[in-house]
Amino acid sequence: MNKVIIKLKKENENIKLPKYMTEGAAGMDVYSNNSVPITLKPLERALIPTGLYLEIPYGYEIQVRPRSGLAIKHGITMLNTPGTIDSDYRGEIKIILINLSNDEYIINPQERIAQLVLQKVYKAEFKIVEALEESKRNSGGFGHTGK
Ligand SMILES: O=c1ccn([C@H]2C[C@H](O)[C@@H](COP(=O)(O)OP(=O)(O)OP(=O)(O)O)O2)c(=O)[nH]1
Repeated sequence: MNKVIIKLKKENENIKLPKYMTEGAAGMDVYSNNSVPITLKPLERALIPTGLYLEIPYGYEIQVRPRSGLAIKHGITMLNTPGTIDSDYRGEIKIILINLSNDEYIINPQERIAQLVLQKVYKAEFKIVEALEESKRNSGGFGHTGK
């Protein structure tokens, strides 16, 4: 197996590194790094800093996904899930959280707010054609087979 090295810079001492990240599997929890608590009112969203910076090798991306516990217990999820961290991005990873509950939620510093998943990126080219090959489904979709 090829060794993949992800360079990591942290401004958040609380970041806990897993031994390794496996492609497609839950890899690493992300912690909030806000200096003061951030209150999210119902339907409010906020960009939460993490103090985490990555240099992902070309040919890979990292997806940011919400945590199910925050979602079921507090209605807190990511607005843009899955977020994409491009391999050429060198800025701080930030998490867009939204409160979909009817109650206020306070995001404290050093809370686990999301998770990172490593993915391979495939390069595909487009080929312009006049017609697409027929299939059993053809244009059927959006529930055309019933409930
Ligand atoms: O949840 C996210 C999503 C993105 N990013 C960072 C990494 C990513 O590489 C960069 C750009 O993300 P995206 O391509 O989703 O943003 P965009 O809205 O298309 O903006 P841009 O024009 O900067 O590409 O922002 C995050 O920190 N968190």
